[in-house]
Amino acid sequence: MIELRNLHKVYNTRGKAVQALNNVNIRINKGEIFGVIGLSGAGKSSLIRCINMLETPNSGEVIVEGTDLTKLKPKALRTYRKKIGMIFQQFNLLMNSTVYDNIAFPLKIAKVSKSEIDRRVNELLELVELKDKKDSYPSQLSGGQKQRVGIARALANNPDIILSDEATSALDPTTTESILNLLKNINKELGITVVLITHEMSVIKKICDRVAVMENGEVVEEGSVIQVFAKPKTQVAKKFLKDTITELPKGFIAGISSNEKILRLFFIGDSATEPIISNMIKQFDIDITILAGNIERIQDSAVGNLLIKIKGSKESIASAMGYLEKNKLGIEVTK
Ligand SMILES: Nc1ncnc2c1ncn2[C@@H]1O[C@H](COP(=O)(O)OP(=O)(O)OP(=O)(O)O)[C@@H](O)[C@H]1O
Repeated sequence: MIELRNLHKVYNTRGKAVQALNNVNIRINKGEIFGVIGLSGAGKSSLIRCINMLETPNSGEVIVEGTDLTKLKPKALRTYRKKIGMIFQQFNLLMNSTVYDNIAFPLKIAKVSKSEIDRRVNELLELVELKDKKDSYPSQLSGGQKQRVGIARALANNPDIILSDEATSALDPTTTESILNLLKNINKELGITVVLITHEMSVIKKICDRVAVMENGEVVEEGSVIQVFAKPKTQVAKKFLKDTITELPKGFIAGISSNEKILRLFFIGDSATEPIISNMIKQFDIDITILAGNIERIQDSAVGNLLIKIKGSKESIASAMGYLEKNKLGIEVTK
């Protein structure tokens, strides 16, 4: 488990202080894929780089499997870092070394024997499906292949954790998909915890179990991916979900009369597919107009939101809303 407690990070450049992390608290469970999303400058890189202490926080604790990394001496930290592999947006490969030597590099640093290096590199080449490229140089590879080398290198020392710093941001959608599938496989098959940062909700949606949304150095929202997708609380989360959240045209609300209400309903799981709305109309003396809506499948759940206009007496509307809540639908009254 990774636990970040009261993490603060301030950069001082030319007399100007920038607060990149402001009291960040996050728990990441062993074996999960945890995503951090935020706009540019939100503090994602600073956060992920504090997990392996590439950045030293000004205060707070970085606890990995019970050890506070901020308290370790440099030598102990170097040893500990072997448990944490990292992959990068720009791959960070050694351009003058072959694929084989790039993957072997961390093993050489760790003074692993030549025969063991050979065994491990070949095993990793197989895992990332690059056996036929072992003598190629990075310049001879596609972006996706380079990232596969990056992943193999990150796995070389058998880490417990992989940190992924925008690993798919430089890749096209199809290659992104294959790299995300590879990360998911590594997580499942090898039980490796994956922490990834991204500015793309599609990445979070595809492979993450839980997500933290960052803004101005703070975690403003955190939860299971399905929860956050189904009912985002903050404006910034809603912004990332703009393709899934349907908005009303400007000025629409002004035309609503006193016996009408606009509701946004949030669905998770089976409730998305059950005939709750039609049952509600049958049971209560109300009229419903569906204004907009969206339902999609995230991992194995149906998740959606629906904007409706509900018309009736105050009492009927209240009873209908009670019925919706009883059926586990999230409700937000749109003002
Ligand atoms: N080495 C540094 N020196 C000074 N300021 C920095 C440094 N690194 C980051 N910052 C500042 O800290 C804030 C958070 O940056 P960070 O890179 O962590 O955000 P981010 O969410 O990863 O952004 P992006 O998506 O653009 O990479 C920004 O205001 C940034 O300018």
